[in-house]
Amino acid sequence: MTQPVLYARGLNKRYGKVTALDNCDFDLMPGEILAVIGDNGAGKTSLIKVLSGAIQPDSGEMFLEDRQVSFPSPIAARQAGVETVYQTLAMSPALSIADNMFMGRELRKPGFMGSVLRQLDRPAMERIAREKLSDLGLMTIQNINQAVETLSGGQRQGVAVARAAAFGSKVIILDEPTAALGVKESRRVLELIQDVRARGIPIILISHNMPHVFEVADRIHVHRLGRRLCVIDPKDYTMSDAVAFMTGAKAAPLQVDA
Ligand SMILES: Nc1ncnc2c1ncn2[C@@H]1O[C@H](COP(=O)(O)OP(=O)(O)OP(=O)(O)O)[C@@H](O)[C@H]1O
Repeated sequence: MTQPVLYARGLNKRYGKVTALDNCDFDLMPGEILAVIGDNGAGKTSLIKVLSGAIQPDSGEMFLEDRQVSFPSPIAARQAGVETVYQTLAMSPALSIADNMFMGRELRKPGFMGSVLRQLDRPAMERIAREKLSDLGLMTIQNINQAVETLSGGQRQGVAVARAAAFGSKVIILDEPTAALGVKESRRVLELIQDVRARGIPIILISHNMPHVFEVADRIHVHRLGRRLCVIDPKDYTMSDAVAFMTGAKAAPLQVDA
């Protein structure tokens, strides 16, 4: 049987009296786009924050490629291969595309000094950034030295996703990637997400946009009251079914493993 790439069992997280995660399980299978949906306050953000090392669970276990892991920080998660693209994108607008793609992973020229003092290897960073963008069909962006602030919202999202996909990631988490975009730009980003899946990188997609979720997701994790209520195949259910499960208006299908 195929093993999940990333999975968690019994995650709990409380903020004072509020229970954000309540014995929550999670499974991401190889090469899939798994959407996580749920009503406001259901605990989706808390779940991805735990998976990406932004917060620590009070209890529960997490496994990456079958090895138990705990991520004390987002950097630790990233080093282990779990990349997160937040809605805010965490980019430096005044810096170039190439600089943003290599932020925290700068290449330096060989030399005797400590690595931070060595000169940046700009030609190598620019060449690799160009290759990575072009790999994902993003070469409508003409100039790799263009400041990120000059890009459209969709192009910025593209650079952020390409950056996440470029450096040996095992899992990419996308937090509302189309929320701030127009119709055309959303379309391009949805195509990009599918391109990333085609490269074998599984994606966790958090989105309130049901048409987008139903268009690209292979499976949908329905989250309610801090836990996984069920996992559905979008081919077997309608968007109204999913919303009804999410809100509790309709009983979710009974599942042994969800
Ligand atoms: N830092 C915090 N301090 C206190 N309570 C919090 C904190 N973060 C989240 N919560 C609470 O935990 C619960 C789950 O929140 P979370 O943001 O994970 O849900 P969500 O499904 O992502 O919601 P939304 O769709 O509105 O973003 C909510 O009741 C929220 O108010």
